Amino acid sequence: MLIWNILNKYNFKSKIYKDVNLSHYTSFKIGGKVDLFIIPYSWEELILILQILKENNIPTKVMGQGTNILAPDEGIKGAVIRLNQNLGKINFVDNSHLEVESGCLISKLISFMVEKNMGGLEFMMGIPGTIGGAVMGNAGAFRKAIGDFVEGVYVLNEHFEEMFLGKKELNFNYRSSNIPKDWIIKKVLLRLEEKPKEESLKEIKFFIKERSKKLPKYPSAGSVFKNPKEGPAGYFIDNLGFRGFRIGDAMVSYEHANTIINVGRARSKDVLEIINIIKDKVKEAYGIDLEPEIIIW
Ligand SMILES: NC(=O)C1=CN([C@@H]2O[C@H](COP(=O)(O)OP(=O)(O)OC[C@H]3O[C@@H](n4cnc5c(N)ncnc54)[C@H](OP(=O)(O)O)[C@@H]3O)[C@@H](O)[C@H]2O)C=CC1
Ligand SMILES: C=C(O[C@H]1[C@H](O)[C@@H](CO)O[C@H](OP(=O)(O)OP(=O)(O)OC[C@H]2O[C@@H](n3ccc(=O)[nH]c3=O)[C@H](O)[C@@H]2O)[C@@H]1NC(C)=O)C(=O)O
Repeated sequence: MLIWNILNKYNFKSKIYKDVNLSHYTSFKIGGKVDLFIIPYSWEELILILQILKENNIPTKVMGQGTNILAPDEGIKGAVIRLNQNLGKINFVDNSHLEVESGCLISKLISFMVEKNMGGLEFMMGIPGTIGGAVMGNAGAFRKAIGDFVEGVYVLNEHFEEMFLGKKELNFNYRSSNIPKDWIIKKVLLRLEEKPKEESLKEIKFFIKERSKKLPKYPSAGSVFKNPKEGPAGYFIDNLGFRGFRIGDAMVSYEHANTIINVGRARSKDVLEIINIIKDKVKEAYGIDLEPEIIIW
């Protein structure tokens, strides 16, 4: 592979692997091989790697913790870049502001916030994934969303130049942001509140308890569909008797009808088939067009 030789000439500290099974890096445990799997060591190296990939016409995708992705069984041509804790530093700005690099896990961010006697993100405790993935899709729970706390976002645009998007340029809606899909979130400026540690810990305990009631015991990617304006997707899917509906090793969870689980060696094809059947049946019964919340690669 020519590109492999080219990248290796640079002696990057970033990890560059060949033919990696995406099933090892997605919470669904689904996905075939990608030609190149890259874990950047620093932003400087990431930008250089992105430039090299672009010059060589290598299609490139970005992921965080892989908790919201359905990757294809046949794999992906090109490169997947995984942003992890190497690019996940947290910078304390003042008593109510934190600057967080996109590879930071939500759990780590919440621990840091609590230690600094700050609060606001308690509702996100237990949500897997990175802050980058969360901001891109305006992740949320319990009627709150991360976008409510974002003061600004530092991004790399399509030319890999750094830009700052302030509150006025940002637009967060239910499970969506207006950050272009081909941009990379580098860093997020969050506005939090001053809050005693004990108060945050009490709230966190509550949210963990609530979440655990519906947590599937098998690999999944959380909610499969966005909630339509008519009500929770899970309610409509459940009403049609889909709990336990199975194709291959993909199955609608008994715990929550808007979650599909991998009970063994499920394929992306099986999950997509269930998604399409549910979409058709919900449309037929209720006239509602369900839209996937998971990102289908
Ligand atoms: N509420 C819940 O219980 C759950 C919520 N989620 C949410 O989904 C989020 C997924 O996070 P994570 O697992 O890290 O993400 P993923 O690795 O699942 O990536 C999902 C998509 O986010 C985009 N993305 C991720 N990181 C970046 C970045 N730094 N810059 C630009 N785009 C990025 C990519 O979109 P593209 O391919 O379009 O470029 C990617 O395909 C979590 O933060 C979580 O909040 C997930 C599961 C359950
Ligand atoms: C899991 C995710 O996020 C979740 C988040 O954890 C929870 C907690 O607040 O709220 C959303 O789920 P949700 O709307 O299904 O919330 P739930 O409280 O579980 O369900 C809402 C209602 O749907 C009904 N319901 C749900 C599931 C089911 O099988 N049957 C059913 O009838 C119940 O009446 C329930 O009261 C997010 N999902 C979306 C698509 O917005 C995710 O994004 O991956």
